[in-house]
Amino acid sequence: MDTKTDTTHDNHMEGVKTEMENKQKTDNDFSAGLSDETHQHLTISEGPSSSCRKVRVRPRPRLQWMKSFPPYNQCIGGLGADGEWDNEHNSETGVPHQQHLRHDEVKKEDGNEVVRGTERKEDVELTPRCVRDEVKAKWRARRKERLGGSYEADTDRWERGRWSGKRRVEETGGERECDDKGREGGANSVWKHWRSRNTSFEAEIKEEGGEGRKRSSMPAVEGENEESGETLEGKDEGAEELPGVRGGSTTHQWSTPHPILSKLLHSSSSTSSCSSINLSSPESDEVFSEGEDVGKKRKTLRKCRSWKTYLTMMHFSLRRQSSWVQLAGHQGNFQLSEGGEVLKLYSEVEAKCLDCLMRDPLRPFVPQYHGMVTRGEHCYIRLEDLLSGLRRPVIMDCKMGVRTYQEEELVKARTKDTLRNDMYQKMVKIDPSAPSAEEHTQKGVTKWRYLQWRDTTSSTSTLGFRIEGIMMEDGSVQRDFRKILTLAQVTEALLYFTRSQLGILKAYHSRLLALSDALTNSPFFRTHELIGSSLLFVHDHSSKANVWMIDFGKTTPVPDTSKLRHNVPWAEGSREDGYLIGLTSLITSLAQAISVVSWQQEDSSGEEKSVT
Ligand SMILES: Nc1ncnc2c1ncn2[C@@H]1O[C@H](COP(=O)(O)OP(=O)(O)OP(=O)(O)O)[C@@H](O)[C@H]1O
Ligand SMILES: O=P(O)(O)O[C@@H]1[C@H](O)[C@H](O)[C@@H](OP(=O)(O)O)[C@H](OP(=O)(O)O)[C@H]1O
Repeated sequence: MDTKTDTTHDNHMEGVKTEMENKQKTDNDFSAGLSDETHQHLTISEGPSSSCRKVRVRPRPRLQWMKSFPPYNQCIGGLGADGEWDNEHNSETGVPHQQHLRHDEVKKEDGNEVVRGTERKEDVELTPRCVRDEVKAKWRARRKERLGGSYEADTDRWERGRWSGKRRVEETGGERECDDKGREGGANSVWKHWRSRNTSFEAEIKEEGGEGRKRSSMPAVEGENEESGETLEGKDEGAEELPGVRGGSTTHQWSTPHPILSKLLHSSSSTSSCSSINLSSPESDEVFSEGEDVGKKRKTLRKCRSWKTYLTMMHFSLRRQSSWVQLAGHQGNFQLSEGGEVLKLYSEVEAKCLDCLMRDPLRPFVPQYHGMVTRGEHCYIRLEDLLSGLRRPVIMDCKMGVRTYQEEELVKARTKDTLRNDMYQKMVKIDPSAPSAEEHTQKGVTKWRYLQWRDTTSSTSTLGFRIEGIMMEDGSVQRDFRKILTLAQVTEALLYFTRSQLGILKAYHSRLLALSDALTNSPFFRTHELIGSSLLFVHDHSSKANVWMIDFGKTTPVPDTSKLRHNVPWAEGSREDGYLIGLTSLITSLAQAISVVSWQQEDSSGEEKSVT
C-alpha cells in the first residue's frame, strides 16, 4: 500500500497511544486490570517493523497450483530449489542479510543461473555443492525417465499429491483407517464411532485422509516433485514418526519409508564416517554409481562429504521441522523456512497488525513475528511455527466473529462489479438450491454474497465463530463442520477433538480465559476490527495444549476507537466483528465439555467402587 495508508495507520496508532494515556475504557464485558505478564509484554522493546515497501510485493493470489510456489518439501533444511533462499531482510533496516544466504551464491531461478558471489570463500565451497547438484540432476533425469518423463509437467498429479488427500484416499482404496497390519484405527474410526453415538451432531465427515502430513510427502514418493529435496522431505521429529513407520495412519505407500530416506535416518546414528552409509538401494545406486570412478579417491571423498552434509542437514531438518501442516486458508500461501519458521505470503495489512501485536498485551497469544523475507519474486512474513515441539499435533482452526466479510465487500457487492463463478460453484456444490434464480443464470455470485451465505449457514452468525477444520493426531483432516450450529454440537465436537481428555480441555479453557483478559487490556483489540481471524487450538499426546490468534489479513484499524465493543451483533457501518461473542461461545462450550467429562469420570469411578 502507499504512503497514505501508512500515514493513516500511524495516525491511528498515535490515537491509540493517546487513548491509552487518557485511560479511556471501552464498554465491554470483561474485567479490567493489567496482569504482571501484561505489563511485561507492554514494555517489550520494538518488534520488527514492516519494511515491506522496500521489496516487490504481490497481492495474495488464491493460487490454483503450486508450480510457482515450491512445495513444503523443497523448503526443508535448505534442500529446496537449488539455493532459492535469498534476500532475507533485516526487518529494521530493510537490508538483505547476506549471512542468510547459503554458501552457494550460484542461484538458479527458472532455469536461469545467476551467479552472485565472487568471493574466494564461496568459490571454494561451491565445489561440493556443484557435485551435489550434478548428482541430483542425474538422479532427477533418471527418475523422470523411469516415470515416462511426465512428472514435471503433470500439474494435475502435482496438485493432487500436494493438496487433495481425499482423492488420494479414494485412489488407495480407502485404506486410510487401517494401519499397515490392516487393523482398524486412527481418528476417523473414532470420529465415526463418536458420530454414530451422537445423533444430534450430523456433520458429514469427509475423510480427507491425512491431507496434512501426507500431502507434503506424497510428491516425493510419487516422483512428482522435480526437485531433489523432496525425496527426503520430513515432517516429524524422528524416524519413529515417519509415515510408514508409524502405525495406524498409513496407506500402503508408506509401509516403508523411501529407501534413501530410510538409509539417511539409519546412517545418522553412525556419524563418524561417510562410509557408514549403506547405499545399496536402487535409487542410491543410481545416484552414486554413475560416473563414479572408485580410483579417484579425492572426488569420491568430496562426493561423500557433500552427501554427508546433505544427510546431516536432512536429519536435522526432520527433527526440527516437526509436522507443520496448513489446516485452513489459502492454498499456496505458506512455506517453511530453513529455521523452521512459517512463511506466509506477505500482506501489508497483516504485517502491520503483527507489528503492532508484538508491542501489545496480546503478544503472548500471537505467533512471534520476525519481519519479512523475500523469496524469488514473492515476499513473506516470518512467523513462529506454532506446531514446533509438538509430536503428532492435533489442531483445530476456529474462524472468529459473526461475519467473515469486510464492510467494503458489501459496498462492492451493491455495484455487482465482480461476480465470482468459483464461489457460485462452491455454493452449488454444497447446496444447489442456495443461489437465486438470477445467480443461477449469471453463474456467479458476489464475494459478499458467498461469504455471507457461508456465515449464515454455519455457526458464524449465531455463535460468533465456526470450526474451519480439525486435524487429528493420525493426520486425518475434517473440514466440513457446516452443520454445527448449536453450542451443544460445538461441545460434542470439542469432546471429539480432545478425545475427552480433561487436562487438555481444562488447558484450553484457562488459556481462553487468559486470552479474554488480555483482549480486555489490549489497545490493539480495542482499535481494530478483526475479520476472518482464527484461533488455532493445538495439542499433542503429551498434553501440551495451547491456543493462538492467527490470520490478520482482514484486520483493520477503525477510525473511531471508542466505539468498538466486539460483543454486539453487527450493523452496517458499526464495524463490529462479534469476536467476543465467539470467544464467549467457545469458553462456554469448553466449560460444558469439562463438566461432561467430569461427570463421566465420576460416574465410572462410582461404578468401579460399587463393583469392588
Ligand atoms: N504461525 C503458524 N504456525 C503454525 N501453523 C500456522 C501458522 N499460521 C498459520 N498456520 C496454519 O495455516 C492455516 C491457515 O492460516 P491462515 O488462516 O493464517 O491462512 P489464510 O490463507 O490467511 O487463511 P484465510 O483463507 O482464512 O484468510 C491455519 O489453519 C494453520 O493450520
Ligand atoms: O472457505 P471457503 O468457503 O473456501 O471461502 C474462502 C474463505 O472465506 C476465505 O476466508 C476467503 O478469503 P479472504 O479471507 O482472503 O477473503 C476466500 O475468498 P477469496 O476466494 O476471495 O480469497 C473464500 O473463497
